[in-house]
Amino acid sequence: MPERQLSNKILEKLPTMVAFIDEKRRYRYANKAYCQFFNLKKADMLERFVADVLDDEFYARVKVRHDKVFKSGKVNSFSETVTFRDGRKCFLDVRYIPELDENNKTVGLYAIIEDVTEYYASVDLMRTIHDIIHKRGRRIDPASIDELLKFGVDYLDVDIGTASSIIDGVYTIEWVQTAKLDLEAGTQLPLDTTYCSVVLAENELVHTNEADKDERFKDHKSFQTYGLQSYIGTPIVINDVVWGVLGFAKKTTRLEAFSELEIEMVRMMGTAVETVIAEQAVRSDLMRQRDDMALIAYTDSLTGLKNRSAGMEMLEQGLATHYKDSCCVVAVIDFDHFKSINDTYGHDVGDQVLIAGANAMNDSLRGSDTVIRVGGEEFMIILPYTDKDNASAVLERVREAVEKTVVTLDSGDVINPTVSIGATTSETNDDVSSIYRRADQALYKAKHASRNCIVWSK
Ligand SMILES: Nc1nc2c(ncn2[C@@H]2O[C@H](COP(=O)(O)OP(=O)(O)OP(=O)(O)O)[C@@H](O)[C@H]2O)c(=O)[nH]1
Repeated sequence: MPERQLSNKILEKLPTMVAFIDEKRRYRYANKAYCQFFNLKKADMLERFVADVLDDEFYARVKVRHDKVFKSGKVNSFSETVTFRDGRKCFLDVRYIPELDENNKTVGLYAIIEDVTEYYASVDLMRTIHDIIHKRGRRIDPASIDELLKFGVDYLDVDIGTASSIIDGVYTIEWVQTAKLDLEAGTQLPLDTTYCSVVLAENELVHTNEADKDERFKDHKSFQTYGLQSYIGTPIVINDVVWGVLGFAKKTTRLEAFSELEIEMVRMMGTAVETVIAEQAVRSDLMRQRDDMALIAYTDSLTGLKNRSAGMEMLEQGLATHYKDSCCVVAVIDFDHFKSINDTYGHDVGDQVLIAGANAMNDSLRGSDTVIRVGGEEFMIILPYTDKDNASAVLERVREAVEKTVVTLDSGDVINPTVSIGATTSETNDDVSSIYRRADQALYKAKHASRNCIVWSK
């Protein structure tokens, strides 16, 4: 094929719009892509003035550019937005290249135009998806998955969008957006009755616009049950493991099959959902760790009871707020002759006795009362919203519970610990040290009485 013929063929096949305009501003050449874009037949363009082909408003803009190239003899590149009468908007990358004669006079220009609408649309989509997930100043929020689904349902013109987990073969709809189907988050379905099983089988994005004609879908239980004709779904993968599927479906066939752009959009959405879920998992791990650390910081490691910090904080808050207008009782408890238990049987046995005694005390309290290990063999009990009469009965139960505790050693020896208790009721303007001091003074008296008894501060 001669070169001229070949280049002509290539020009006709190019998706890029190419035209040549002479100095009288007439079309001398326009390739197929150019004619198609302006919806004109080639015969209706060639030899016609540009001014007669384009509408007035558009030509007015183009003319300025043309004049510039003809005057300067230099290339002019720019981006242009064209809005058609039907509202369709196109983004064009335009390049005007002058044709110069031997005297460097511009005798025409080549218009080389790229339709970048799809590119701009995808940039726009990326921005929208990014904005939904990373709203400025907002933490990544699982609610943004609802927003993403809603956007997807509208954009794809489908009936339903879901983000579902598939954990141990159980399919659970975690997020759902639909105005047309009766489904809500938390719904569990057999996996083989959802198109997700197709996504899982293929392990990549799948889509169909005619499920009834698609081998992968037509015999599927989901098609037989719900008759969904259009579907697009992509796996959600977290840390290399498939977590679930993001899917969109429509009962009827869509006007057109899913476009490349729509497929890419669903892929991007899948990635966005992965980000949100992964972030959420990291955050709940951190929160769990924080809770665990708080628990450790406030727990006595030997007995599992609240420790001194937790107890004093609780008492302080209680006195400052809810115990203020109602009486509470604080009791300080100390094991009797504990040194001799340690000295006789060793520290480990002493620990065993402390644990058994702590359990006995804890078990004999009401739900509202709290026992705290203040340190060593000293404990405190806070009994809120109570008076001396009621608290006396409870503390007597505590004392007896310890007295009845039996720690039997491997040697056959038996230890029966006892405790002394000093107690006091709260007074107006009490703070932690004043109330604790009174209870401690009462304990001192109990130790100097018979031990294994309760003494109240007056
Ligand atoms: N096994 C064990 N012993 C502890 C712990 N904390 C404190 N002790 C011991 O508890 C004993 C307390 O002794 P003392 O304060 O003399 O009082 P006591 O022997 O109980 O005598 P009274 O309180 O007067 O009845 C000391 O020997 C401490 O070492 C602990 O966590 N484990």
